[in-house]
Amino acid sequence: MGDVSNPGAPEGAVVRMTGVDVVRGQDHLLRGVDWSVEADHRWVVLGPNGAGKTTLLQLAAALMHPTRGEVRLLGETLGAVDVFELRPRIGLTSASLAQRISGAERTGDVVVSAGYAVVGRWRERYDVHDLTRAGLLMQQWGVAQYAHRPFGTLSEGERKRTQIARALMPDPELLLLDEPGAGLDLAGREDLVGRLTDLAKYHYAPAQVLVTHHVEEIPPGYTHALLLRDGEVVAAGAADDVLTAATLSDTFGLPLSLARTDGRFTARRAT
Ligand SMILES: Nc1ncnc2c1ncn2[C@@H]1O[C@H](COP(=O)(O)OP(=O)(O)OP(=O)(O)O)[C@@H](O)[C@H]1O
Repeated sequence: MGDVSNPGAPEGAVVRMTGVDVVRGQDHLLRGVDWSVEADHRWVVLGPNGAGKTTLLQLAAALMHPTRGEVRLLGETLGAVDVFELRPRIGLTSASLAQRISGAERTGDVVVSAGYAVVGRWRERYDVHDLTRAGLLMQQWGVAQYAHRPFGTLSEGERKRTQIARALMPDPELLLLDEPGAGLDLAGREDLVGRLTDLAKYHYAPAQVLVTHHVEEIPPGYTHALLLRDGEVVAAGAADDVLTAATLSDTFGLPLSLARTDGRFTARRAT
């Protein structure tokens, strides 16, 4: 059933993982993962280093296949679909993608070239619609003034916002953000959380999945949370149910206290 509260939402889950294992050698990177993301969901995925968060996102981005189990993305089953047709429907930001962007690339070209699934604009021509959309996205993400600057001259926060504008360029049905707050100073983090909060509220925005280590980076309005530890799901479901001191302590392996003010979380070691 489509969500009646979101008439733009497609029928069915955007992501559906059933009994998913990812195994490399003797190591289980993910084990027995069941997860379902609907079009109007905004998920945060939390877990310590090495928990399997990036692996989970790589499956959701159609960049990896499961060893066992089933992954359905946008109504298609991985293994039975041409991933090159699926990937343009999914926006992804990650440190490894950012490393592939040349520092010499014009920031405006970094954004507009996403519509053509390339990094950089060489050999490509763009139509007025694409250039207009890229300009609007760059305004929304506060990087329009850097359109002519080389990407490598931007600050970390400006680069992060440029990557999100790029990920949104093809109007994806699913937006995956792998640690967008990493490396940002306090002002940069707060700016990013504010913009992600606005995006989360936007009725026609894609389904969103945000990976982070820090509860402070969860935008208010995120609806669901998945906690991972050692490749296994500790808890998954409505954010209000899942984000508790007990589940976070279990996930991170130390006693934590959790506070929530105006929709924002803070966590610290319990005394
Ligand atoms: N090809 C591989 N072969 C064996 N182990 C791997 C491989 N790729 C990743 N791993 C391991 O899988 C585990 C999960 O990695 P992953 O990057 O998904 O974790 P993560 O939760 O994103 O970690 P971080 O928070 O540090 O980014 C890690 O222990 C990593 O070393």
